[in-house]
Amino acid sequence: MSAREREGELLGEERAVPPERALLDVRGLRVRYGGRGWGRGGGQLAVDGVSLSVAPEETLGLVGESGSGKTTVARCVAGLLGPGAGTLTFDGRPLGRAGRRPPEMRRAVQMVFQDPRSSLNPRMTVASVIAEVWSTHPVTAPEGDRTEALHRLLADMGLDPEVASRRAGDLSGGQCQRVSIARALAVRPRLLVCDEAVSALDVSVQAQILRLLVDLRARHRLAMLFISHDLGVVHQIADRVAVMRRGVIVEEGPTGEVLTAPRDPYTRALLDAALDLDDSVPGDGTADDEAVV
Ligand SMILES: Nc1ncnc2c1ncn2[C@@H]1O[C@H](COP(=O)(O)OP(=O)(O)OP(=O)(O)O)[C@@H](O)[C@H]1O
Repeated sequence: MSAREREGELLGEERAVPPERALLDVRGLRVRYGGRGWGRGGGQLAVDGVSLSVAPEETLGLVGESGSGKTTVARCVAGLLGPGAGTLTFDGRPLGRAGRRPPEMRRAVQMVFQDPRSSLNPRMTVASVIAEVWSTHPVTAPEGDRTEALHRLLADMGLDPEVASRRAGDLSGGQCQRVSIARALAVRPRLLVCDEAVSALDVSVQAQILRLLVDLRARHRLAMLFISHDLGVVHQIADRVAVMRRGVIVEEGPTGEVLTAPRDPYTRALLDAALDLDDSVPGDGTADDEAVV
C-alpha cells in the first residue's frame, strides 16, 4: 500500500479518533530535509504522508526504528519545524510553526526532549528556569507567592524545594528530566510531546520518570504523543500505538492489540528484536531510587 493510499485509509471511516473528538489531528504530513525546496526533489524525505490523531487525555505511542521519522513528526507538532505538506490542527484550529502560534496555542503544546542535560541551560538555577516560562506565558504565572508555587510545582515532580536554588548543570539526569517536565507543566499544557523522554536515563530512573509521567497525565488530564523506540516503555504508557517505518505509519491500533497481535511484518520484526518485552519494561519496583534532592 502506498503512503497516499494509507493516508486515504486513515482519512476514511476507520479513523481511530473522529476529527471532531481529536485534540491533535495531523493529516498527510510530509517533511523533507535539505534539497531544493518542497516538491522540487533532492534532500531527505523524512516523513512521507503521516496522519494521526490524539484525543483529549489520550496517549498515543509513536514507535519505530532509528531514522523512521518519529522526531520529525514530534518537531512539527511542537512547532519547531514547518511541515513541507499536510495539515496539523489542535482543538480544531490550524497549528502553525511555534513562532506563528498564538500564545495560548504555544503553551498548550509542550515538549520534553530526550537529553535532559542539553535541554536545560546548565548555568541557570531551577528557579530561574521556571520563572522564565512564567514570564513568557504570564497568564500561567502564580498570582500569590511565587516561591511557594514553585515549591509546590517541584513537589509535584517529586523534587525537594531545595532543588530550586541549584543550577541545572549540578543535577543528576533524572533530576534534570523532572525539571524539564516541571518547565513544560508550569504553563498548563493540554498536550505533552515526549520525544524519547526516558531513553537517556538509567533503567531504574527510567521507571521513576515513566511512573511520574503516568501520574501527572492523570492529575493534569494531559494528552500525550509519546515517542520511543522502546516497545516495553510504550507498552507501559500508551493507549494506542502507531508504528513508523521509513517516514510512513505502517500500523496503528490499541496498544494491547498492536503489541500482542501485530498485523504488519515490520511491527512483528520490531517485537522480535525487542528481546523480551517483559524484561525490557523498566520498573519492577525494587530498583533503588536515585536521590531526589
Ligand atoms: N536536520 C536534519 N537534516 C537532514 N536530515 C535529517 C535531519 N533530521 C533528521 N534527518 C533525517 O530524517 C530521517 C528521520 O529522522 P528522525 O530523527 O525524524 O527519525 P527518528 O525515528 O526520530 O530517529 P531517532 O530515533 O534516531 O531520533 C532520518 O533519515 C534522518 O537522518
